[in-house]
Amino acid sequence: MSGVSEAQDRLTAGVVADTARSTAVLAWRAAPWNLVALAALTTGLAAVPVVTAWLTRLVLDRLTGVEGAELFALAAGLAATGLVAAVLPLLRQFLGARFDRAVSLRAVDRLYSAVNSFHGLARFENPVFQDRLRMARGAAGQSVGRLVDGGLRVAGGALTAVGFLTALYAMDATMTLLVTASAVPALVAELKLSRRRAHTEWRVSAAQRREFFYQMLLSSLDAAKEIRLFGASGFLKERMLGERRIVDAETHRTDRREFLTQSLLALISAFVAGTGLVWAALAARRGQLTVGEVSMFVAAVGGVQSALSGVIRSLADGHQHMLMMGHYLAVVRAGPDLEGPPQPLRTRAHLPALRKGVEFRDVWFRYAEDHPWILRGVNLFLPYGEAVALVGQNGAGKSTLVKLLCRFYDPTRGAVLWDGVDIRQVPVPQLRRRLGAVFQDYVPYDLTAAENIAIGDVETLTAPDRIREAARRAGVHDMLSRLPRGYDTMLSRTYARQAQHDDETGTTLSGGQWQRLALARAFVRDEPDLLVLDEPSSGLDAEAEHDVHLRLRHHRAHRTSLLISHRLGAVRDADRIVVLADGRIAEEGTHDALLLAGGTYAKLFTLQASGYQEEA
Ligand SMILES: Nc1ncnc2c1ncn2[C@@H]1O[C@H](COP(=O)(O)OP(=O)(O)OP(=O)(O)O)[C@@H](O)[C@H]1O
Repeated sequence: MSGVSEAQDRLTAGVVADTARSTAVLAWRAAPWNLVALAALTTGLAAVPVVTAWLTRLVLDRLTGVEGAELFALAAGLAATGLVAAVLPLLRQFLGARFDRAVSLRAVDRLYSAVNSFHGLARFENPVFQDRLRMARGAAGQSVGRLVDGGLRVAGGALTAVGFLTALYAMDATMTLLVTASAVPALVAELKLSRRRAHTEWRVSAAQRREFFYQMLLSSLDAAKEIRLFGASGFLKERMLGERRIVDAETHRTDRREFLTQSLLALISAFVAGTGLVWAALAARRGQLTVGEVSMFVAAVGGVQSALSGVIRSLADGHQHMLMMGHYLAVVRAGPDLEGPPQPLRTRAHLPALRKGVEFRDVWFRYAEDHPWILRGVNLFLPYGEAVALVGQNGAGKSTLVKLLCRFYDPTRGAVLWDGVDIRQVPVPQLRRRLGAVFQDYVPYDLTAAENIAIGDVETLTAPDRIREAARRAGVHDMLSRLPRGYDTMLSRTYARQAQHDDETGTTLSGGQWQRLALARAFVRDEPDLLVLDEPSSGLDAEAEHDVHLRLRHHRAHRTSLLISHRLGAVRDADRIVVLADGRIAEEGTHDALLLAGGTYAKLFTLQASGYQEEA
């Protein structure tokens, strides 16, 4: 979990500089010309209020006693500034939205490239990482754009404020100081508030994630049957609302503090503006200020305050988005989650085809340091060209062994060797190219039937013959051909293809049919060196199971394979049967040899066989 779980809730100067630099680079790469245009527009917009106030002052002071032509030129200039002021914000909004889309697309691309580069499962099982990922998704969606926009607004606001303050200073230095000083507490308070907002986000994220989980459960098709039948919907809804109440209470506390602080700040601002107005009116009466200067003064006080409060808001907003970006950067910079090959072996870009076999050498494994050992010194050899079956009680660690073989995790101790080479020394995608697998918890994708099979090897998306061949081997071709749109039928009742008409919302398959589809997904791969089958027939009826095992036997013949099954009748033909118990290999041999030995396998087999006989 390197680089993923460290605290991300403090912004030091170094963190701010690093985040700002990374965001600027991302924005520049995503939309350079758009960025330049936005910067130019922001500068123009910053100048507009100062120019307007200045021209208004000149027009008012020249209403009498100057040439009509000069007054006309000034008034026309003022009108033109009004036109610019009307159009520029709209143009900025339009370009800003385009810019946001471009940077967000790039940020999302980078984020999911990083996520896709995590080869193992441990990070996905870690709740802290899940929360961080959710924040990172939010950051990619809006924080990058908002940070750039905020940065430009800060620069623009500062420009406006400096322009007005210069004009104000020319009239009265004390007022200039007072107006500037009134902005300092607001700045500090807003920054504190934004930090608190970001903390709140982070603190409630676990509850939000749980709320989301209950929401999904309550509306998911998969869970709808059980929840309705067991009458569990009220219970789940209460749980969901409970999580929502936790989030609401926390958010309310932050909102209340925000309300109190901001009300106080608004009062301070209004007080400063009011005092200034009274002073200007009295000074004009004494003849110290002209009408034009009073108007300039009023505009400057209002202009500085609104520019500085804009700057403060942008800084505060930026502070929050910086913290969000911290999560984004933590994910995209997290680096590999599995140990990589040592430097000299990095050149081993291609894992050679299996020739001798795969060996588990004294493999120990537990899912985390505070979890119990699942495997305790497993020594197992899967010889090339042989079919090995792995059996054992629920929770014995069979699927765990398979997960180590596929490198979803690395052994805590010991090694898995591919023709004698530690699989940690090989790039993970190379290893996985050589594996074919059907998992116990295979995924029914809301895609078309053809796509559901092609997921096994996405290159076959454009090779329908290979998809059909795989379906034939899995015994599902006839059924798929009979679907309303054949292989192009959406296998989903929830998501319809947009190209399809509303009345063709797709169809869904039975559990056993899905299982055959999962089998076809494994078969679509070109000749995997090692076929891993974790309970490939558990959802099938007896006849279908028999049929699937015949097909598997045919497919596995002369190939290296590892089959996990609780149906001992299905594994009896394996070249070798291995019994896993208490995290170790307890027995190993052919079906006949194990029966003769009279151990665990013999006991289990006899038990299952007698069950069938009684049924018969
Ligand atoms: N991701 C995980 N995190 C923590 N513990 C896990 C995880 N996956 C499995 N376990 C634990 O590891 C043990 C072995 O699980 P595994 O799925 O490997 O057993 P199995 O032999 O395949 O069982 P079954 O026959 O029921 O499929 C179980 O006690 C399980 O609770």
